[in-house]
Amino acid sequence: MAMTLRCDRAPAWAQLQAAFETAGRQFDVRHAFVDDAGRFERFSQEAPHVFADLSKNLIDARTEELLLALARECGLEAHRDAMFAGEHINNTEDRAVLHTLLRAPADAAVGKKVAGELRDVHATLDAMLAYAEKVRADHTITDVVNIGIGGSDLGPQMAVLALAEFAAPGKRFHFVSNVDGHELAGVLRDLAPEHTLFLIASKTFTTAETMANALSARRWYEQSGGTDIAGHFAALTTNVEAARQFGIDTTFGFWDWVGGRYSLWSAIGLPIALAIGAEGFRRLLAGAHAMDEHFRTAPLEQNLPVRLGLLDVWYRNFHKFTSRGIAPYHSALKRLPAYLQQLEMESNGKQVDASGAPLPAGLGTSPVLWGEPGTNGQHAYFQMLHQGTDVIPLEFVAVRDAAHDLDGHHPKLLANALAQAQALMVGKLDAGGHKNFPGNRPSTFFVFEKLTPESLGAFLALYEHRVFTSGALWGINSFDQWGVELGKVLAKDIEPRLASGDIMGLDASTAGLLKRLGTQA
Ligand SMILES: O=P(O)(O)OC[C@H]1O[C@](O)(CO)[C@@H](O)[C@@H]1O
Repeated sequence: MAMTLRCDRAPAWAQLQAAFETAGRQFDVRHAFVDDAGRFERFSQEAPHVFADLSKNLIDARTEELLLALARECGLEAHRDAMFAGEHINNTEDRAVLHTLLRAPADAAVGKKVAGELRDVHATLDAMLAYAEKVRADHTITDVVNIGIGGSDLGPQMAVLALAEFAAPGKRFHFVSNVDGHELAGVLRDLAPEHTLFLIASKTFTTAETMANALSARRWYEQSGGTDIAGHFAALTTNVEAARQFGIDTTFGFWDWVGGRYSLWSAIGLPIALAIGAEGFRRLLAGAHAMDEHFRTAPLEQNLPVRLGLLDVWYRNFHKFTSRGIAPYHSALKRLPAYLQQLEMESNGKQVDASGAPLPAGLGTSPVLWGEPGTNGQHAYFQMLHQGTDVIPLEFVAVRDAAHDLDGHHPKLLANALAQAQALMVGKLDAGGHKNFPGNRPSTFFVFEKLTPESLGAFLALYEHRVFTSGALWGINSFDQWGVELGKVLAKDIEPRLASGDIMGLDASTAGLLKRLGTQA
């Protein structure tokens, strides 16, 4: 199996370090634009359904050349090809990583090793989409409740909201993820069992939050007079047997080679298909597939996910930036930052390499990803982005054509996006003291012509491959998530103590808090 050479061991790493010391640290993007009339063209990139302007970033042609050399030395291309070929690059779980197969056309020329999987993908997709159309035509179902968490919630939730313009009227979508009963109770309050379809979405069908919510939903359904579990519950899972034991016969399966945070393209995407229909869902897949092909075949110099992933390495490991903001200038993309947060931070928030050896001090991995739609962020935290002491690269996502006809709004929105990126870069140094802006603050600007299933699909695949690229250079396994386990185990231990008051063996802080929160308090 092709694993990468950790990037700090590759020859180009030392050259990048030297380049950072001589030019990188002091780099001023304003001067770079003066020196290079072709900078915008050089640092912008057309990719399927997405245009990206990288020219306001703290990078020059020499640095990008070295980063590309680094990628080649580390074996990025072989690692990418190993993923597409179905090799077990998720080595700690001994699994292939084949979410790209979920969006490959039925007649795609995939390797022999995964041809059988591609047939299964399309058989399941066809069945799921047929079911989606049946439910869409059933006007007695007015409410769809997706019960799932993490990747079984964030993707469908984000995409249903993003593509609301493409949804047929007549159905409301609810997403319940938190074990906090306020969330489920708040949704159930307005529902009638005969008009509700529950989707229990869980790759493993063991996740504590989802199981607690699913049990409560079933109890509510029965107590409210519902008698047709088969007609009102469906499961989206790799664990069909557990769903059966729960009493659900309508199941749409997927496979262990689909990571939770990469699963919206699988049966987990059923809420999306219910909202935008079979054709809309296929358009989403087609957009992602177009980006997959770009990632798989474009030369690294013109490969947008690769260029972004390399910039991420440059920022994280040389500039030592610890965070990145994302500002979608489209309110339908409200949940995009939360979705990307799981994608990037669960994938690349690692401190050991793929062999389990600790990464050396200074080789930082995933930054903190966060964000809110513009223009709201401008009136909240942008102050810190413009004048704070830390430099935080920001990513703008703007859509040329609005999906509404309210006069004057869209130009105002786009003008704000452009102005903020401009202000971050150019700054203002002549006003004195509190009114000065240092400028030279980096940003990337993404443009879609329109927010469509294709452009959303392409953008999400772009991000997946960008995360793949930085993870591959760091030599980590981007496809496991052991870091979520310890808290789950400890919660199981603590739960009964809340009732019993038993603090034996607990640290003093946890014991003190348990006394306050427990029913014995
Ligand atoms: O779909 P499942 O198995 O319920 O898991 C939900 C989420 O929980 C995690 O395993 C983290 O605990 C995520 O990776 C996953 O998306």
